[in-house]
Amino acid sequence: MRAIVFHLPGDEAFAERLVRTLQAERAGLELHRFPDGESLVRLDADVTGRTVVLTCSLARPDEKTLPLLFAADAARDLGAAKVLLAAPYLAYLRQDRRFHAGEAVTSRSYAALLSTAFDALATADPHLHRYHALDEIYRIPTRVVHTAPLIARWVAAQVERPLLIGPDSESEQWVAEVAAAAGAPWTVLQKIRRGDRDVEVSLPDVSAWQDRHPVLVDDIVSSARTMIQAVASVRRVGLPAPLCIGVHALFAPGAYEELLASGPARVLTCDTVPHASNEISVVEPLARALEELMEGTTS
Ligand SMILES: O=P(O)(O)OC[C@H]1O[C@@H](O)[C@H](O)[C@@H]1O
Repeated sequence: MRAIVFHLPGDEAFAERLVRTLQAERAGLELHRFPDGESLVRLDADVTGRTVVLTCSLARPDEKTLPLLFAADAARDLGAAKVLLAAPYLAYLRQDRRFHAGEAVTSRSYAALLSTAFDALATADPHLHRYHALDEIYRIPTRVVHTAPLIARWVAAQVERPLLIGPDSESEQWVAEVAAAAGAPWTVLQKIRRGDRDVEVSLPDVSAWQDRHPVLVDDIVSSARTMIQAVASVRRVGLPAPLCIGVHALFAPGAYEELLASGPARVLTCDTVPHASNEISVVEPLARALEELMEGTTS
């Protein structure tokens, strides 16, 4: 029997493409907010004995997570055989340790919450910094889509003589992989973060690459401070205006406009978070990841 896909508000376009790729059935999930702020969730299809896929990009997770958990619980309660989560962007991975006394390690708490509600999870490039794999915190089967080959294909087709640049040492894992797949050189900037929106970066010697087109690659663009500083630092050493590629277009209010105003040649992202800059799609590999999970989790 075909899987049945529900999505949260805002994820219509992604859900539509996912349904087509999976050849699944699409059904409506009604979400109503009561005047007191509570949510009513209603699944608009018979899920008895079916594999249910809930798709939700988890940017702005605090407003989405409770309705998502309610929907998963309702599906189970209504007799779904399995309930899978397709979260092209997975939230709460950056707080991967207690940076200051008394802080919650929200990556762990969030993983525990989702692990109780879903049978399996598929996502794209989770922000794994101090963790090496999702199964260090998730207790359900997970599949991860790597966007590096998709980005590399785009860069190889669209940019002549690219030089891949990561804005900080954390980004090395993506940049090195994209560069290897695109057959291009790469380097990373040194970054010092003093606060949420206070970031300083500096570029190592790039004199050997003055004839190349710089392409900045990072996983998350949130306040865009990191990207903006990286654009400035690339321009300072006399390289042409860089192309900025982010995987997850989180973009805090005003951040996209500020990044565009900082003088990049272009800004583009993957479609893991719906945004005007989406250009590279993860739908195909995410659908394949879900199929693997369905084979592994359905009886
Ligand atoms: O500078 P903003 O856009 O706020 O944050 C994004 C950066 O913060 C890091 O965790 C990400 O990997 C990225 O480098």
